[in-house]
Amino acid sequence: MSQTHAPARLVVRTVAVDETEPLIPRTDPRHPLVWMRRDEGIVGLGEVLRIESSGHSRIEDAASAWTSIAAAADIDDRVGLPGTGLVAFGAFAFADESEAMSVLIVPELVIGRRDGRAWATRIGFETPAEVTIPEPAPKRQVPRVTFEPGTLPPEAYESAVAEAVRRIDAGEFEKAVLARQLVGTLSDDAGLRATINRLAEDYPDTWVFAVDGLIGASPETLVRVDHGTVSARVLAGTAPRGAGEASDRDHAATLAASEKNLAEHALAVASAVQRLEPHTTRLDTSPEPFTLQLPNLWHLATDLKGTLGDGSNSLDLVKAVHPTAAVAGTPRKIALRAIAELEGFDRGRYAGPVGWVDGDGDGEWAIALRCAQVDLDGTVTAYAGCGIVHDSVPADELAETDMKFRPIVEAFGG
Ligand SMILES: C=C(O[C@@H]1C=C(C(=O)O)C=C[C@H]1O)C(=O)O
Repeated sequence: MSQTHAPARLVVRTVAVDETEPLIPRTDPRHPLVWMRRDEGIVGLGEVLRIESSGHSRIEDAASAWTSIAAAADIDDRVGLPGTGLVAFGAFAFADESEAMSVLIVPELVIGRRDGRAWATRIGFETPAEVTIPEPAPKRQVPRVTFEPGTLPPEAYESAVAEAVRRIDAGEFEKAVLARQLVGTLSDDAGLRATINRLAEDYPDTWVFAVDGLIGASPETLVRVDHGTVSARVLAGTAPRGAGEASDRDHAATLAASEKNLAEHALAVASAVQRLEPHTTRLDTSPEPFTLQLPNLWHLATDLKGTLGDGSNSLDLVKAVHPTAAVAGTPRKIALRAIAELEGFDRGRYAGPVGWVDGDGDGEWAIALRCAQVDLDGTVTAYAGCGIVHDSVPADELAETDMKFRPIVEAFGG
């Protein structure tokens, strides 16, 4: 693990301001830091501190570095809402073996809005000067990125799904999530703001995020911690939207009654409950999976809500639950081995935790889905995957990845 600065004492000042709307057009077009849902959230500008970690202990290492930085910080927070005070944006690699760095980034300026209130937070090594909130940039067209299949092209993806089904039928494991990539190039002059804006406009009910080039709109809450309470939303089981109202309702009803999807969903819920329960004094799950409507598809969803009993912070819980069966499989270890073997590429931060943590350890983390990693050389790698169980049909799973690619591909003009 490395840090660009010694963990000196950060000085943090949050003040209420009149207005921060619109947030996304005020971010840095090349290095945007964004966490938004339904027009609320935070964006970060500049970078005061970066904590990098990798390997098996990447989440604990980041958590312990963060705890010492937060403990030493001088924080004056006049607003006191989730996302005020000291904040780091974070993105973690999916796999222990990944080449991708995991990061926590502390911006120089955070601006946000929530519950009708707006604020600005200055973070530095000295008492900060007055805050100046950048003006919103004029709206631009989304860039035009042409995507091509990556390492696992469509036919190879179908073969990988068929092989996973064979292994499931041979009793090796119950479920594994297999993903594929699309790769494109972003031109030099194109920034990322229009893409993020498009995601936020088209998918307002998802977590729209941008952290260190990882851009996306995830419907799946990995874990949220707020003053001793914990919540999560487990998704697994997917169906297309119908063309008309009646057919759309039919698709949702079929999904809610589908044994294949219910079985896949139950595995994901069981893994989340099993991992969170030891940290809670109480943990409730919504009684039946409900159908969650998104513009591109239907998901089966279960919400979890609980009370923390052991003082865990959001990063401790991220560590406890990642990777869930919604993005890895069951049993976890065997599924992870099958994924590495059958996908044959590094997932990077796709399907990893993405979100933010504050000075008390509270925070909001999603699973990085419906996303792409934009590298400094302009390479854009998008990812989408599906849970494979014993009755999965390769062509259907391939079609499902196309539905899941839609948000990010369209946001890049593809
Ligand atoms: C793996 C992805 O999505 C996950 C897999 C799902 C499924 O197989 O039904 C549903 C939601 C997500 O938990 C993805 O979007 O890439």
